[in-house]
Amino acid sequence: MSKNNVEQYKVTSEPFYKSVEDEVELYEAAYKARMPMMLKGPTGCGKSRFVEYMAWKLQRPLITVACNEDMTASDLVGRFLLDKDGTRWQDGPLTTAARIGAICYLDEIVEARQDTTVIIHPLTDHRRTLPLEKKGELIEAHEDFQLVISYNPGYQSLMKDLKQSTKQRFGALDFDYPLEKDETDIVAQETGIDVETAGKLVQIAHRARNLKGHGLDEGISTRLLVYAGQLINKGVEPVSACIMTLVTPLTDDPDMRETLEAAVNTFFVK
Ligand SMILES: Nc1ncnc2c1ncn2[C@@H]1O[C@H](COP(=O)(O)OP(=O)(O)OP(=O)(O)O)[C@@H](O)[C@H]1O
Repeated sequence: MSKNNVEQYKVTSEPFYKSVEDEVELYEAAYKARMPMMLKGPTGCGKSRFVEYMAWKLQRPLITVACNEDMTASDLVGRFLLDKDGTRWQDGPLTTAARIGAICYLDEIVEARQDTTVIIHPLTDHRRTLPLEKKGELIEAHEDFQLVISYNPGYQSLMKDLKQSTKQRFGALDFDYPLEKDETDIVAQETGIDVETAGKLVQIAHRARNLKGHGLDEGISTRLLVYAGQLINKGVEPVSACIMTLVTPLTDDPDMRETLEAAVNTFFVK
């Protein structure tokens, strides 16, 4: 594997990550044991940013795969391609990660079909191997390889959940939206708006998060607060910025929109 191939997956500059508890130390210990990790928490609460930060801190390349229901095992492992010289094998992202000793982050693994999910099993126990069945090759994972998956417990139904035999191959860390002060600092830092305005955005999010399960499937994520802050920083009038990022993406229900708009109007006036 060429050096360049490894270099292209390195996180070159320190990502901004504000730790909320002792997750950095716990993850470091898990990495030392090469323990597969599951990050649980709602969308947009900082899981991907955390993995990027840890990859940077541990100086490991990072390969991220956004999983979806159409994804097949070949999308992860690799496939034969046809070109003018005949057939040629191309490694998938999981295979590349296992070969080069990267951290492989499978985002929203639960979206993938179960026949796709099971291919990670031999990589996540003492075997640390990956069979490339179509190619007839068995890869032994590089000693620095680690598998990380994310999982949003809110979305799961009986039809879509990880099997216990998959879940019980991972250590897990719970993530949630950061505490008010931390989230305010994150929004201010990420967007360049002042702390007072960032604080108002966070207050709006708190009101919306109370509506989860009472008409809203998910609360307003930290990611959406960052979007709102970015627009405000670009000079967009705050009420319009909030409607565009904190209300419209979340729901189509007119009553719920009105409730959210009322929350926005409590903190910002047009
Ligand atoms: N602790 C944190 N430190 C710094 N930034 C954060 C933190 N938590 C959230 N953010 C901000 O929130 C944004 C969304 O976080 P991220 O992309 O990590 O979400 P996620 O939990 O991985 O979501 P998904 O499950 O949808 O992929 C980040 O781009 C970053 O701006």
